[in-house]
Amino acid sequence: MAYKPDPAGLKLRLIAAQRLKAVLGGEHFVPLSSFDLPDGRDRALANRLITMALRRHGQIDAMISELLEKGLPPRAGTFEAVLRLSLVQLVFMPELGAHSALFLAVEAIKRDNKARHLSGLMNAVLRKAQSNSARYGLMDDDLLLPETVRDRWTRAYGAETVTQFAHALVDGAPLDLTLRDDDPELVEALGADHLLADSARIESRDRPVEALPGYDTGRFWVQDAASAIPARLFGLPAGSTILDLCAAPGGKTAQLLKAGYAVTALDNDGARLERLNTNMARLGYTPYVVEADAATFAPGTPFQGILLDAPCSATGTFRRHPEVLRHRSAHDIAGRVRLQQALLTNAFRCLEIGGTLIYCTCSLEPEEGEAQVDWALHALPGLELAPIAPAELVGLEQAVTADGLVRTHPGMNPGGGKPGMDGFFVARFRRTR
Ligand SMILES: C[S@@+](CC[C@H](N)C(=O)[O-])C[C@H]1O[C@@H](n2cnc3c(N)ncnc32)[C@H](O)[C@@H]1O
Repeated sequence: MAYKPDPAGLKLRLIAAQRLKAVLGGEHFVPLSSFDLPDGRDRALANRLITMALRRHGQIDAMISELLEKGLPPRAGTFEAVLRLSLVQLVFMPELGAHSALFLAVEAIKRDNKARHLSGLMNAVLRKAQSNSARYGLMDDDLLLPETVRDRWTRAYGAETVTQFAHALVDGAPLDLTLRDDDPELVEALGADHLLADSARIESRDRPVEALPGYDTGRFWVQDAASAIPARLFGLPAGSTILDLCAAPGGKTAQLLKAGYAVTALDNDGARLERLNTNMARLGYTPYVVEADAATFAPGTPFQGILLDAPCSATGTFRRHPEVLRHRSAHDIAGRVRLQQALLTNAFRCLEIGGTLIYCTCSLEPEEGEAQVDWALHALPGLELAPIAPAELVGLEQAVTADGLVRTHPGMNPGGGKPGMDGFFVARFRRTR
């Protein structure tokens, strides 16, 4: 029998479906790399399809419940992932062509032992979706955020701001960088805009980060404008000793080293510390690196400053990781809250009297931010708030609260440009005794 090559575009769809299936099953979304799909254009398209399917998940749920009266078939391999990718293409990426969405979906299903008996169903469902695609394209933005998340954030931020979050989910995130040096020529070569302090933003790019000018020579690192705020707030003299608890992969470590501090970078994850070491080598920085548990680490000499970028729900990163919206339960958040309290307690122990502690999380949950400040002020006598002044955050004064805390969210516009930054919380404390 003559060899029949796979139809063009099928391989990328099969790989995209496997990756989306893993994310639907609870894994963190890691974009496909050149190992997964060597062709750059295929890879870009596959990653776009997966991200769009994750961003539009709530709207696709509504389509699926209308299209499949009996719901999704159970134990059906990649059926759900292929269906979601195809619906997103049909409804939201019409430029790719409806025919290819239908044809490739059916071909992909035929190649999956667990789903091939459903190829007829896939065909029928997508044909029905095609005839409704104009209506589906106008689906309510309220469907974008899961109801529990929308309610929770409406209580914390108000309905208008939460609508901005929904738009930010669809728009995604630009690429923010922190610059190693004051380097206007590099900013221009990158096609970037200056944001706040030493942050710059690339709105759209045509190549991977590693291929951008200045990457190889360590002239910048990738860091969201919000994530770059906490490390700038120490205000200690150069040479001060700073313990960066929970340091990997090192975005904030690099900032602290840039500011001239003597930095100890600690993390309990060896693989992530490897990444930190690689990143620091590229940038030409040399922190003292420790693999240890931040809840029990006991230094010989207390530090003058401590940065606790605590593990959290990471719901503030939903523009780049839309899956966090569905993966984080109230139970998970409660677990992170307890861990953050254990880490805050030990951070206090590791801090010298008169020293500065900065606590931050990339979370939009008040339990992991504002409520932890209340907890720390009660549970750790000798810790007091060192309020952050709006003048310390030029270009983003709106993020400083009346209590001197910093709360950023995706509806804010750093430097007065287009809105969009991660949700972050920052508090600064001083140890008085
Ligand atoms: C939010 S990330 C840190 C990001 C980092 N500060 C940066 O700016 O690149 C949280 C880190 O906490 C680490 N971590 C979690 N639990 C820890 C623990 N008990 N002790 C030390 N590190 C921990 C994780 O391995 C992860 O690298």
